[in-house]
Amino acid sequence: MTQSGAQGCTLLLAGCGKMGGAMLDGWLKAGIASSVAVVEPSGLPESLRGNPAVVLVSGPDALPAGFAPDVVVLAVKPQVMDTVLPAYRALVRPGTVFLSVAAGKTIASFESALGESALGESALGKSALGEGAAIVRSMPNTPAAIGRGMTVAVGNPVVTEAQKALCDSLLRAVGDVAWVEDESLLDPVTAVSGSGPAYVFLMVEAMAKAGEAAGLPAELAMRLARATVAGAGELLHQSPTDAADLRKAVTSPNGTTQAALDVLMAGDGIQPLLDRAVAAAARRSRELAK
Ligand SMILES: NC(=O)C1=CN([C@@H]2O[C@H](COP(=O)(O)OP(=O)(O)OC[C@H]3O[C@@H](n4cnc5c(N)ncnc54)[C@H](O)[C@@H]3O)[C@@H](O)[C@H]2O)C=CC1
Ligand SMILES: O=C(O)[C@@H]1CCC=N1
Repeated sequence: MTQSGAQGCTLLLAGCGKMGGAMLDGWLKAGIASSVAVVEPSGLPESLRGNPAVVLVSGPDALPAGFAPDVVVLAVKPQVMDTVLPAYRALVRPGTVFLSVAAGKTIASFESALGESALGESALGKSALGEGAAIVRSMPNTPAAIGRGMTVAVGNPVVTEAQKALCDSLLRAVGDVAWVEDESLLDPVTAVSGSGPAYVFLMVEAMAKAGEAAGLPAELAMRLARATVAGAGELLHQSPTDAADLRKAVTSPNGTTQAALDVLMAGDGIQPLLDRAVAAAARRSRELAK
């Protein structure tokens, strides 16, 4: 895990809710970012209060003197992003990259909302400002809170190699990262890995309910479902074997697993359901762009 690019960087986090908070937790656990300002109307989460590296500010116009963020992480809901962004225009400068985690919001929408800062143009001149805001659109997921996130990212042409490396090291500090060139992939990415943890948690809930229906006490059923999904996930994580072969290794010919899989895989099995679920999420991601 390479963290050197982000070690000691200054961060401004807009929105410290479930996703922004999960990433910030991960960065603080990884010892990344020397100084973090947080804009969060609900205040800092309990876990961050009293942390000397973190300061709560009322907005991007209320940063501590001399605080020039290397990275502005945009982690508010897509529905409020357009009203939130104008206040951040003054932070557009060559040294700052904007890293969005919002579902659906396109790079073009950030370019349009952030534009170029008046301060940047007068203080640095147009050529120093470059072509506008450096923007990375990314889609992480909440396992980032324990360093096991999966993020896919794409940058606009203004993003420098150093800024890409900085964002990469931040995202890598909380899990795995894949960079893509084609921004349209972010919609299906959101549908698979961004929303995906919820599908797995739903599976745990359903397995526990099925265990109860089969006669297990509720608490034991949930404990078994939770431990089984966590253990299977860890095995997938640590093993080079692909998922289908790991499945086959559990399945004794004519055994118990075979009996269950005959039900789960009857006809086209659960594939059409997942196809529809992922397509619906990708469609919603595209709608959120509007
Ligand atoms: N929750 C998840 O699993 C994932 C969420 N995302 C994205 O992360 C973003 C945030 O989502 P969640 O954390 O789930 O929602 P959330 O509602 O938990 O967090 C959003 C936070 O933004 C704060 N906020 C509202 N107005 C603000 C303003 N003007 N300035 C600063 N903060 C403000 C809210 O108080 C709230 O704490 C969304 O754009 C979502 O698409 C991306 C990947 C996964
Ligand atoms: O449900 C959502 O819209 C967000 C984006 C991916 C996960 N949560």
